[in-house]
Amino acid sequence: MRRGGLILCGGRSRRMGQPKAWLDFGGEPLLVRVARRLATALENQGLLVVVAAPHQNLPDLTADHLRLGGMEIRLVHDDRPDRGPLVGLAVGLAEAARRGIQRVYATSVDVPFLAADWVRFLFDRAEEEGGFDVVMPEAQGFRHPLAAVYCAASVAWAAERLIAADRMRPVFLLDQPDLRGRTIPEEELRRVDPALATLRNLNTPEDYERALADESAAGSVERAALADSADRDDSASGCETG
Ligand SMILES: Nc1nc2c(ncn2[C@@H]2O[C@H](COP(=O)(O)OP(=O)(O)OP(=O)(O)O)[C@@H](O)[C@H]2O)c(=O)[nH]1
Repeated sequence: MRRGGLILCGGRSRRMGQPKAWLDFGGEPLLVRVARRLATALENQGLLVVVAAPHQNLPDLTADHLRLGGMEIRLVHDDRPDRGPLVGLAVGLAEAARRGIQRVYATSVDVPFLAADWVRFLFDRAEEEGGFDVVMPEAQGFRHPLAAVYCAASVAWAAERLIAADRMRPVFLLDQPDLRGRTIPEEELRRVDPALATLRNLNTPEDYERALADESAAGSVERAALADSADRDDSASGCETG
């Protein structure tokens, strides 16, 4: 089965006050970080579709530049601007289906802690029991359509139908009679992503600052652990030679 990834990065970033795709995170734009993490979950194979607003200026996303191995990256644009993420999903899923991708993990661009295990877990759940069209996490009292796995062809159609009916909430995809949908409960999600870090999205400058601080604290802990284990290695070799 061919798997793909879909990153939505249109939208207005009104609360953030600057385009989220370009936010610097660990020395690279947030879109690049999220693309890299999603590509890791897909083992750098298949297709990554980025759906932008018309004329949106984005960081360089060529696969060579990102060193994403055999992964293909396609940039497409909303054909109905400013109508929200359901349009981005419809356009991106249709593109994936045209390119022979069966299922897609769809994410927003503002999730710096997206976990590869979460993505793989949802694909696995989608492939159970004859296959599901929609696999959507349900956690912290909400359903999360922008952290979910979709069957590209069937859900692209259903999204168009919802748009035509002016039912613009992606969560409605779960209730379509011709789609096989399932939600994944929080306790199962926490087994692969204990803090639900994948769901941590950045909407405001405060969210961004807190995320940067947490990333930097996590980096310090990691560096301290590495230094500690290097010290222990030194002392161990000291014993051996003594
Ligand atoms: N392609 C596309 N993506 C969208 C659209 N609207 C929102 N998104 C993306 O969907 C995700 C969630 O968007 P929101 O945080 O709800 O909206 P936003 O426009 O980013 O921010 P606000 O203006 O503050 O609401 C983000 O990754 C957005 O980039 C859209 O019309 N088209």
